[in-house]
Amino acid sequence: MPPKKADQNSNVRKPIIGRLGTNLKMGIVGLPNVGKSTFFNILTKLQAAAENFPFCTIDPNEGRVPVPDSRFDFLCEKYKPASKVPAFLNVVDIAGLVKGANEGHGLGNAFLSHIKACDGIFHMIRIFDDEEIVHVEGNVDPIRDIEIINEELRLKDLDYVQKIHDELEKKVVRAGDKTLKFEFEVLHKIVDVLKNQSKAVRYHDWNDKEIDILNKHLMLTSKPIVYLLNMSETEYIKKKNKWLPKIKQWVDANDVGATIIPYSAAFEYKLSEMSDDERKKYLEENNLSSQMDKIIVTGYKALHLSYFFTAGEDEVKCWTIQNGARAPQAAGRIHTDFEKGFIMAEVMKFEDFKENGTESAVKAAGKYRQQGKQYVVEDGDIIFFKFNAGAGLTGGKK
Ligand SMILES: Nc1ncnc2c1ncn2[C@@H]1O[C@H](COP(=O)(O)OP(=O)(O)OP(=O)(O)O)[C@@H](O)[C@H]1O
Ligand SMILES: [Mg+2]
Repeated sequence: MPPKKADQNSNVRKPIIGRLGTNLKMGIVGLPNVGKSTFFNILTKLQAAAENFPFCTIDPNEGRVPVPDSRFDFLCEKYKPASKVPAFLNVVDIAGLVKGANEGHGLGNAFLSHIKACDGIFHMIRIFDDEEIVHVEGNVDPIRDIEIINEELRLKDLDYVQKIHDELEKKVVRAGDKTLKFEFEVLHKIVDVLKNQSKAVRYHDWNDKEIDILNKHLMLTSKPIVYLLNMSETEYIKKKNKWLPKIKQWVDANDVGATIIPYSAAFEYKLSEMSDDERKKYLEENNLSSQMDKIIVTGYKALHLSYFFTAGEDEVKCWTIQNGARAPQAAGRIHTDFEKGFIMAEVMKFEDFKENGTESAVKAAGKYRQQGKQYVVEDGDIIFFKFNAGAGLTGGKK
C-alpha cells in the first residue's frame, strides 16, 4: 500500500554545526571553584535515584542522566511496560580553567582538549557571595569571569585554526592548488571572525558548504552554550541577585541565542538529599521549584538532539536522533536491518495518542500515518517501523 501522506515534512532539514551521531555530551566548563562538581554530583544523584536505569559511569567525571519528559511518563503509565528506557543526557565534569589556559597555564591545555571532546557547553558562572569559598580572581564578578573563559576558548581556537590556515595558504596561494581553494577561503573567514572581530565561531551565520568545512574541525567556540548562573540558596529563594540583569544584557549583546538559566547548586543539593515526599512537601509549602529538569532538557536540546518513542507492553523507549534525521536513519537506531530493509514508518503523534487514548482510536480518527524514506522524524513521534528482513519477511516490532 503506498503511503497515505508521504514525506510531508521533508523540506525542514538544516545542517548542524558539530559532530554527527547521537552519543553527544555536554561538558561543564568554568573557572575553578564555581560549583561545577557540585552540579555534576547532583546530576549523578538524580541518575542514581532513578533506580530503574543502570547507572552508567564511564569514568568518575562522566555520567548520564535521564531526560525528564511527561510524555514518556504518560506512555509508561498507559502501557505499564516491563522495560522503561528514557532518553539520556551525557554530562562531563571538567576541571576549572584559568586565565592563560590556552598557553598551558593551570592544567590548561589538557582541560581544553577535554572540552574539545564535548559537543556543547554548560558554562558555569558563580554569582554567589561566600567569603569562605576562594575565588581565583579575588572577588565575584561574573561578566569578567564569562569573558575570561570565552577568551580562553577563542584563543585556543585561533591558535588551532591559524596553523591550518597557514598550511593551506602555502598550498593554495603559493603552490596554486585549486582543489583546496574553498576550504582555504572558509578558514580565512574563521580566522577573521576569531581574530579581527574577536568573536566566537558560532556568532557568524555560516552557509551549508561552510558548515561542512567547520565540521572537519569541531572548534570550541562553535559549540552551543547554556549559561548556568549559580546563585546562593538565599538569593535563589528570594529570586533576587544583582548580577542577573547585567548578565542577560551581556549575553544579548555578545552571545545572541545562548540560553541563560539561573539556579542554585546549594539549593539543588539540599533537595537532592531529601526523599521524594520530603522534597515535594518542602517545595509546595514554600512555593519553590527546582531548575534541574529545565537544565537537563535545555542541555539535551542544545545538542540538537530529539527522540521518537516506541511503545508497547514489552517496552516504552525513547530513541535519540539528531534533529533532521529521516525515517530510515531513525529506524537504524533500533537495528541496522531496519534501515537497510526500510519499507515505511507508521507514525502517531504523541498528542493524537493522548487525545484518542489507544492506537486503534488514533487509526479510526485517521491520524495514524504511513511515512516513507524522506520523512523527517519529529520529536515525540510514536513509531512502528515496517522493514524487509532480507528473507522476504515483513515485520516491524523491535
Ligand atoms: N550556590 C552555592 N552557594 C554556596 N556555595 C556553593 C554553591 N555552589 C557551590 N558551592 C561551594 O563552592 C565550592 C566549590 O564547588 P565545586 O567543587 O563544585 O567547584 P568546581 O567548579 O568543581 O571547582 P574545580 O574547578 O576546582 O573543580 C564547594 O565548597 C561548594 O559547596
Ligand atoms: Mg570540580
